[in-house]
Amino acid sequence: MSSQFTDELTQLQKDINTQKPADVLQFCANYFNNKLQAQRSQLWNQQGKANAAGINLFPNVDVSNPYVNDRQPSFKSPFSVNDPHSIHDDDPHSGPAPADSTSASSAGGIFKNDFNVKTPASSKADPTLDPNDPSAAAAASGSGNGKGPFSKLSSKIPIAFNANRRTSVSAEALNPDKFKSDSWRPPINNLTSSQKAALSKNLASNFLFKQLDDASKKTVIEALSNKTFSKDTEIITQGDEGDFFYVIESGTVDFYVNGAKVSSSNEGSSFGELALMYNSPRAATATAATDVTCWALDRATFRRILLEGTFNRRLMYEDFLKDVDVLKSLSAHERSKLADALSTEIYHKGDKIVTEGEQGENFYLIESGNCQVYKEKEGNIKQLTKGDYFGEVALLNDLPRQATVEALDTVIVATLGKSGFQRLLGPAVEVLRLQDPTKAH
Ligand SMILES: Nc1ncnc2c1ncn2[C@@H]1O[C@@H]2COP(=O)(O)O[C@H]2[C@H]1O
Ligand SMILES: Nc1ncnc2c1ncn2[C@@H]1O[C@@H]2COP(=O)(O)O[C@H]2[C@H]1O
Repeated sequence: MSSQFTDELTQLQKDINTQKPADVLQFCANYFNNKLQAQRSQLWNQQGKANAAGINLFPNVDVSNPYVNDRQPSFKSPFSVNDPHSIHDDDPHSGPAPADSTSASSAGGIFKNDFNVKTPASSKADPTLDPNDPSAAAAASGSGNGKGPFSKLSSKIPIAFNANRRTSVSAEALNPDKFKSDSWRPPINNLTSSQKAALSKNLASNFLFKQLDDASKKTVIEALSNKTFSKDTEIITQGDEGDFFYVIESGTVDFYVNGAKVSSSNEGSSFGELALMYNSPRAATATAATDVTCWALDRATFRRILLEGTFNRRLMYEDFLKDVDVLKSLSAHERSKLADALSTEIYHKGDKIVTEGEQGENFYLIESGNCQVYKEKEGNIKQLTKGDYFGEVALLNDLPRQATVEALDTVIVATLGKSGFQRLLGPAVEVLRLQDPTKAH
């Protein structure tokens, strides 16, 4: 038996033991499907590089500019011959199949579409399904939408897989105490004082650094090393193990998931945190879109310094956000972005958190406590509690606050400003609109 095969099974066994999925078969399908995606995506990226040198690794496929065309070749079914070079030659130029297509009769079978699944942000999410729950995808397969039993199932697989890996390791991430007794010392890179001053400024607004105390900031800055990447270099490859976390000093980095471009980042932004936080494979490929200079932080320093502060907060929010019904349509990645933008506010009994007629600046999620919603003319309307939200009506419709929300006891809310509301709630905005309490349903 090949060692790769036994390694895969051992890893799968471990993941099943820690995550105890409700639907084991679905979990296994997700597991192997994701592995395969990462491997195929890597091959496709290699082709991108080979292409620059005039070499075509897949002669049956037009690979002139894979990223601009936003497409990958469709490979044969992961459950038929597992040969990375066995590209579909039935229709190599067709690009991604529609997410709800059910071309199960072709060689790609029911999983063919999964290699073309876009990021959750761009797919229209089904708010009735929890993307973190593999069993939700399985349940959907029986929903009988007239397009065949696997249409929803196949579009959910990659989302579910990532989310599950991440929850499995958060227990480790949440336990920085175990780091404290060992002999680890952070690296010191002897930066000049002007470099340190520039870095301090560059990092000031970065979500990871801004909450560190001065001593931790100093340790991180000393540990950073400067790396330069010329245009088109792959800085991170999807599916690889995480080694460094990066902060961009100059230039632009593009991100690709399964070969499709999903976003770009510029100076002051950071990337490469997910694999280090969650001990998971790299979730995206990061490529230098211009010449790029980055500050790189090694994995050990990243985990030891940063997991003790900001990340606990992030993980705390993520745990809470997972249980908020209206956010169920967000992917794990969207939820972590949202978590980074939230801040906590505490109110006491009798405090008016928002006041009818005033201008609205924030959206609120109740972390704990109870609130009363009332209107001057109508009196009490309803009570809200943990996991409920309010303050969306003014932001969605550009109106003054339509009601007053008052704390009935000590209330802790996570707040999101107007710009974050528009930028980070993604598919949840549609759910908020549908549930607008001021509109008749
Ligand atoms: N849509 C995306 N999905 C996953 N990762 C992304 C995305 N956009 C940017 N990234 C970044 O790309 C990085 C790839 O490595 P990591 O998974 O460690 O961390 C990832 C994120 O920092
Ligand atoms: N029937 C209702 N009418 C108006 N606002 C309501 C009602 N029920 C709940 N609310 C919440 O109260 C909030 C007051 O501020 P917003 O108008 O921004 O958003 C409102 C809703 O989130």
